[in-house]
Amino acid sequence: MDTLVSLELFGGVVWNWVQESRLLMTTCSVLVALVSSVFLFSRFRKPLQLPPGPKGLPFVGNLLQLGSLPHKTVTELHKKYGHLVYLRLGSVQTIVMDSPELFREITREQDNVFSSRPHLTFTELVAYDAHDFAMAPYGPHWRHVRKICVHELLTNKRLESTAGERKEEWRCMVKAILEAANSGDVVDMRDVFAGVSMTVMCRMLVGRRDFSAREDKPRDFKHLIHELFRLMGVLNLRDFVPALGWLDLQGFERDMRKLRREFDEVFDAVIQEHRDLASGKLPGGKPNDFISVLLDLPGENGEPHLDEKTIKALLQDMLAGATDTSAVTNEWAMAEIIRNQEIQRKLQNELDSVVGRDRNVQESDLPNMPYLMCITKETFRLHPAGPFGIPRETMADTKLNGYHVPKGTRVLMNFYSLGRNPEIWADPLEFKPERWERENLAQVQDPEFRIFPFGNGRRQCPGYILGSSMVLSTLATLYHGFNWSLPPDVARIDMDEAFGCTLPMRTRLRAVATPRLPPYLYA
Ligand code: HEM
Repeated sequence: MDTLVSLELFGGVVWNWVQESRLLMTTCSVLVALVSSVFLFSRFRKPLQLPPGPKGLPFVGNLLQLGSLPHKTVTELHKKYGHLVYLRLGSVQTIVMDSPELFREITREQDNVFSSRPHLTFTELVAYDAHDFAMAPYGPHWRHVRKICVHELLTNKRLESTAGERKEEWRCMVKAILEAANSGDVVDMRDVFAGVSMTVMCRMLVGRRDFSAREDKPRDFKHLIHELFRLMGVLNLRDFVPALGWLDLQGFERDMRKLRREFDEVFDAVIQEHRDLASGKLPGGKPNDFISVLLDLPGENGEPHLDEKTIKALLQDMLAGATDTSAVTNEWAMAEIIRNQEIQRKLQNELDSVVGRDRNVQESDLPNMPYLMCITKETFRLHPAGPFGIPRETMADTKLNGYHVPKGTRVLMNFYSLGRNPEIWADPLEFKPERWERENLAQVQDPEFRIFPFGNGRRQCPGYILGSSMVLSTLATLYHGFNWSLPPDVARIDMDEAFGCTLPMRTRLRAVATPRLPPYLYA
């Protein structure tokens, strides 16, 4: 009996084992079949095709091929690979484009995919860790603070109410130039343009001409802005080869930290001062400027609406957005006009017929000056303020021109190459304001996307009305008030660019001014 039971038990065990083995075998076979089909599928499936571009080196990709003037290198690449070029910059997949159709596609049809910004070391260390909105990724924070700036600083109503302040600044500029002219001095135009754009913005933001006027040691704020643009435009190794980032071989991170400390000192002082003015601790009453508006926004449960980091980040955005961009544009415009005295003559004829010679230029004259608008559009075409704008990043996988563009791809719009594209422009390298004469001159933006000075779509420049007015008014004031020529020691203007986030002239423009209005208009 015992033997029978044992045999039965043994038989059961063997049976179970056979059953389990079968299950195991079946599972194994299914797994093997699955793995091999995935393998075969990936082996023979057509890979998703990325846009064309040059082959890169291991590890660094195409980074070293960009050279010291990347806008020129990439413009050459467009000639070889077409309007959409793929680059691998270290570990960063990047696409660059230079055609109106592609600009339209990414800022109109696919704006929802192409509207974020990459996270750069600059964003973290200088731009207050994306508490601003120019460098912030697409999302609720960006939407919220952009709305505040547009509604509180950049509305038509606010711009109209501050027109008088801007007019005063243009008068100050004219006075300083007249002094130089009277003493036979050559005028450094870069200083003039940087100075006037800075004082105009300071008055709108902090209610006076200089950020640090009340500090014991007033600092050179123009230098901070200049440094900001330099560091925004550098190719920082950590952004492309993160494994080497900690070494800070180029010293950029050290400079970024220093710059942030300097901005902090200035901004902290000016915010504290505004608090003291509002509370009566300092005499003078509460100013009616952008900082006061930001400090006054009502928050919840007695908390401030915006924290200090965000307020500082927004001040930095507004300053950076407005100053270098308009100053660089004005310097190029003037260089082109000085090279061609016929353009100067036509512009001054227009000024004389619209403004006359018995009063000064006003912002309200600008819509009546089509030739001035032609000059400005032509400057944006040939000398865009920034060669690649502000980089964008894709928020999802997508297709462009039939090519695969993965999520997280860096997107550069090559404004420089767009403006020199011979498929669009006759004599692309010649500065000819007349080419715009038959176009719609009501605004600087081009509805056909052939120039793209302020971007487009959700991330379009929010300061384009103010920015256009700063460029047009400065040029109108300078050419209404003076004739301009080259200094005797300058035979020709160096028209080469220095690469950066903006694209300034490599050599500062210097010029000689000769007054052309009755003396009382310079008072
Ligand atoms: C001639 C003057 C100016 C030029 C050429 C210019 C150009 C640009 C360009 C090309 C962009 C990138 C747009 C894009 O990604 O599609 C931009 C963005 C921006 N600009 Fe301007 N700009 C000028 C004046 C101003 C002014 C006056 C302000 C503010 C007072 C300003 C503030 C900004 C800000 C905050 C952004 C980032 C917008 C965002 O990411 O949502 N800009 N600008």
